[in-house]
Amino acid sequence: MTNNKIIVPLDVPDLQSAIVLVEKLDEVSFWKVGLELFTASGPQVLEYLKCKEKKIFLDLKFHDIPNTVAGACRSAARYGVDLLTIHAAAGKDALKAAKEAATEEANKLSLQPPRLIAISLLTSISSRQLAFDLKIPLELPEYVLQMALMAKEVGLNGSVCSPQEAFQLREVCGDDFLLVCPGVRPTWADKDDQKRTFTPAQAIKAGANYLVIGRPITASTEPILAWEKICAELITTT
Ligand SMILES: O=C(O)c1cc(=O)[nH]c(=O)n1[C@@H]1O[C@H](COP(=O)(O)O)[C@@H](O)[C@H]1O
Repeated sequence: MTNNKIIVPLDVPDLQSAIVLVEKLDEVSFWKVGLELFTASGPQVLEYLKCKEKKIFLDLKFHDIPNTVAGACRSAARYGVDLLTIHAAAGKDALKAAKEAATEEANKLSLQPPRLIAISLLTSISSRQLAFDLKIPLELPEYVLQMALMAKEVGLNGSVCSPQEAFQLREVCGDDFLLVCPGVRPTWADKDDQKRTFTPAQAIKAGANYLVIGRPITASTEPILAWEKICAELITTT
């Protein structure tokens, strides 16, 4: 069963484990490479996924000064990945510099520029943590909206948000703004460290373009079955 709206993260410790998962879940067309695997394998995993004709979300969550994130985005653009992340909290100048650098480098190499999306607020953060740990004096939905609007203003392609904020962001930011939602949990799955969750069907109904779903599939004893169950739920409920 296929579903091109689900991105599965390769949150595994090495290239060999990634290969095992990709071979097992043959139906998955969009994979995410994050900090754990990229730190271990470097670009080798990207080459492997390209050979398999998979789409790639390179989730390195850049968060640094403008000059540094620009350099990182220039390097990432050379891999010809589909999606790339930066933290909105790096600020407007950093987002702008990142976008310009990624686009310029990809154009120079005649590659499609990666769609650069800003993390609004990690889905592992609750309203309480936002207020008491991060000391942000805004309601959580308002903070997420402001981060997304800042990303949109400087020309980023979209935002990573929890599905709980997707409806509001879709209304305000418009149909062209990409909404990528982790924090997605079927009713039968554990929430793990995710704080702001919706089910896959709720997330799609709220306006998400892509759902990032990891452990409910990858940590399952039957990953193929879990994948198929989620795909079937989406077909029957959306
Ligand atoms: O950028 C992300 O993909 C991301 C942002 C965010 O706010 N929350 C979040 O969980 N993620 C990623 O989405 C994936 C979620 O995995 P599971 O919680 O296993 O479904 C992980 O790879 C996280 O790194």
